[in-house]
Amino acid sequence: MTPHTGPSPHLPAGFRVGDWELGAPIGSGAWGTVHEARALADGSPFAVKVLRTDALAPGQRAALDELVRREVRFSREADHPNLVRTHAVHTVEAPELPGLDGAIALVMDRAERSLQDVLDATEPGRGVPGADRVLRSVAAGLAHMHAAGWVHGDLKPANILLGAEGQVWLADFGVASELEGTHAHMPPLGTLDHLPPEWWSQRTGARGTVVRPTADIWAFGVLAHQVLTAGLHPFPGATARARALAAQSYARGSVPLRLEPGIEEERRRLVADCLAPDHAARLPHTADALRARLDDLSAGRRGPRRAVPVVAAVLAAVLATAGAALVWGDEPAARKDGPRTAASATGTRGPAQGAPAAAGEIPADSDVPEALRPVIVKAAHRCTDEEITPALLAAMLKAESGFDADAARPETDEYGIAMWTPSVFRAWALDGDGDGDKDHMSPPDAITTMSLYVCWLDQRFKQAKLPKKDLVALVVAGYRTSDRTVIEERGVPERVRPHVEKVLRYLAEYER
Ligand SMILES: Nc1ncnc2c1ncn2[C@@H]1O[C@H](COP(=O)(O)OP(=O)(O)OP(=O)(O)O)[C@@H](O)[C@H]1O
Repeated sequence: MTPHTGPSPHLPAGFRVGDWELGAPIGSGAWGTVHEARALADGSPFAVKVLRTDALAPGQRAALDELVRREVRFSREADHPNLVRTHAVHTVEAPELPGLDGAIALVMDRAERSLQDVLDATEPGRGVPGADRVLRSVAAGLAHMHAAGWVHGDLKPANILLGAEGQVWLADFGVASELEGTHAHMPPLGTLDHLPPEWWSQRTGARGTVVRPTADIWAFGVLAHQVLTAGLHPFPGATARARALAAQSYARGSVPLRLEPGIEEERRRLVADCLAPDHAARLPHTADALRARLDDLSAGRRGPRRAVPVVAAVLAAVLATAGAALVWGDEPAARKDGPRTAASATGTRGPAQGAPAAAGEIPADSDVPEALRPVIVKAAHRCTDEEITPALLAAMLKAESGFDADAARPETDEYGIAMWTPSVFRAWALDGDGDGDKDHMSPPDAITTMSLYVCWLDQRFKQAKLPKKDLVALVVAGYRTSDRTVIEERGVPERVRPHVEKVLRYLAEYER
């Protein structure tokens, strides 16, 4: 939606907005004009973005209000040196200036230029000066946003601002969306050149399009390629639409990824990881993991970090089983030491009849259906975090559905052996049985995806420094609620306590 056409009137230099005085306009975007500004108190530099509200259709006014609400709320919640800060919001009072009276003014940190300006001024084919530092800063800002539960949704060079003292700020949070569990909703804005391929096959619902942090990771991959080549897009095409079609052909497997050969190998690999063809394959490459890799590259440390790709190992193994093409598949699937590895190495069967079950394994005389055991064992062993064991998955499945593949709870929109809500399943789905389809009613698909999801929850809770001794209970609670709910409550939410206790009882029986 483009709210205005034609040149916008500007507020005059010297105009006061709260405790700030405006200077010359810096530039204009779809929603308004950005001005230089100074604090009246000490003359320190700021920028003020003036968003016109006149001549907006009611729907556009609502969209603008929502944009401002997000921008301000985000700025309040996610304070970080790599995120531009909105210091104040004012309503412009200028009855003598029709078109600007009632406009909304956002007072922000002042940048010198945008990353797009730098790309435009650099000869294509070479990295922009300080490329690594810029990328590290962007990854750090993004990691902070994601950890705070937000998706940026419009990451591109024009939205990276560079300050006079070398600051690198992510900006333009008008489209930023708050995560609800695994995904967020954003209005259908975004920029064609940086949208992930899966975006094109999604329908826009009443609340907008579903976005996940992995959409930002794709955009980061495009941006990193641009920064490392001074502006070249990783997909060929003379127009943004042609490039988007090329990205979709690549994601369908019709054409390989062809990155600029001039990019140094480790950085090419990092870009390729970000441009993994689908959400699930991109999942291991979190913004924080990318930041750490960029730190290593800048410090001259090469090769994959051992500690980072835990979920990568999960996905590498699971997707390799399913025959999926993985851009990042050269990472060996890490395994836990000890008896669990031995069990999986012997064809993922449970322990021999009569032998005591190893810790976390499913005992031979348990009520877990024979046919499900290899699936559960294999799925659990994909996760390298020690809390996620076959016994835990079995206990969860028993509590969720009583191992009934056709279980259904339509009133809460939960179906199948792992009681997936179909829309949430789609955000994580893995093809556990390798039949080319990801189906929440297929036990191998549902259980493999459950293992991936609880593995991720476990890591989220560790990152959030929740007590280690409670992790199993918290993961079970997270599966019934969301990572965010559990982190906010820093414990098992009261409403799911009976369910969690039931799972822990079953688990204790399997581990007896
Ligand atoms: N805080 C800031 N400090 C300095 N310049 C800024 C700041 N914020 C934006 N700008 C510059 O002002 C101009 C207009 O920015 P604005 O965010 O309104 O639009 P845009 O990002 O170019 O486009 P759109 O918002 O329509 O996608 C751009 O050149 C941008 O680089």
